[in-house]
This record gives sequence, C-alpha cells and structure tokens, in this order.
Amino acid sequence: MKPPASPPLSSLRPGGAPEPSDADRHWLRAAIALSRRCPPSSTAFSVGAIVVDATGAVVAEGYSRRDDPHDHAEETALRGIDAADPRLAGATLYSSLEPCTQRTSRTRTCTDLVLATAIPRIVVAWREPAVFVHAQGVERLRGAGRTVVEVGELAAEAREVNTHLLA
Ligand SMILES: Nc1c(N[C@@H]2O[C@H](COP(=O)(O)O)[C@@H](O)[C@H]2O)[nH]c(=O)[nH]c1=O
Repeated sequence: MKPPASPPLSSLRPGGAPEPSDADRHWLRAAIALSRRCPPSSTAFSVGAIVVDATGAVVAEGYSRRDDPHDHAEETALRGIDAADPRLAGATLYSSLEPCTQRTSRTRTCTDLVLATAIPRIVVAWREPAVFVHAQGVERLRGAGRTVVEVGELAAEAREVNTHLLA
C-alpha cells in the first residue's frame, strides 16, 4: 500500500492571522510531539517548540531539558540560530506552552529570548498553570507588539505529557 502523501510545502506556510490556520495546527501538533521527547521531570513542564519560516520550512526546533536539565524548549530551539537571522522576521514560533516570563534556573526567560529576535508571531497550545512560577508570556509578548495565537483545541494534547505535575 502507498504511504499517505505528505502535504505540499505551500500548505504548511504558517498563517499570518490572529486566527489559527490548518498549517498552524499542523506545526503546533509537531511541537507537541517534540514535548514527548523531553527527559521526564517532577519539577518542570515538558514543552516542545518549532520555528517555521514564511515558506513553511523548519528553521529550528527543541524541547525541554534537551541539552541540559535546565533547558527550556524555546531556548533550545533559539540556541541554534542567530537572533538576527533574516528568516526570523517572517517566522512563527510554535510552542506547546506559552514562553516563560519567570525562571529560577537562568536569568533570561524564553519571552526575553523571543523578544531578542524579530519573530512576529507566536502560536501556543496552553498557558502555563501557576504550579512553579507565575507565567505571563502571552501578555508580555502581546504587550511588546507580537501576535500571539492560542489554539485551545490542542491544549489537552499539550497538557497530557504533564498530567503528573497537575493536581
Ligand atoms: N519547561 C519549560 C517551561 N516551564 C517552566 O518554567 C518554570 C521556570 O523554569 P526554571 O526556573 O528554569 O525551572 C518551570 O516551572 C518550568 O516548568 N517554560 C517554558 O517557557 N519553556 C519550557 O520548555
């Protein structure tokens, strides 16, 4: 039997709108799939992140604790690219959880790291519950003029890998 055909690259171009597109759902599901690769933790969430450029090509990806026990997903994804890379000006960052605004382990939060780039649009599945820190990534990014799209229909999928942290 023939394997299912991959969607053409043109259909994987991130949307530019405040509403999620089918391509946005595709990439956010891919970020959630990355979150399942996180080394397990009882003190931090498992998160996946992917940066996709305006043509629908993956620029970078990462997940929590990938290279070090304190790593966050967005941090690992952005570590591999120059913050001034021109592709970022038309890119969308997909993260299974909103980027953090408070950390105990490192000084630069994921929201700071995103704001140090020109990434104009961030798509998230889930806001961080106040289990470890009080996160305000969605508000901070919007306040800085970035478009933030929340895809509530994928929140349960993003939470699933983290259910052991939630009462
Ligand atoms: N893992 C993770 C986040 N999650 C949370 O940020 C909180 C503070 O981080 P830390 O002080 O470094 O432990 C911690 O509760 C962790 O679960 N946030 C993110 O933006 N991306 C990530 O990949």
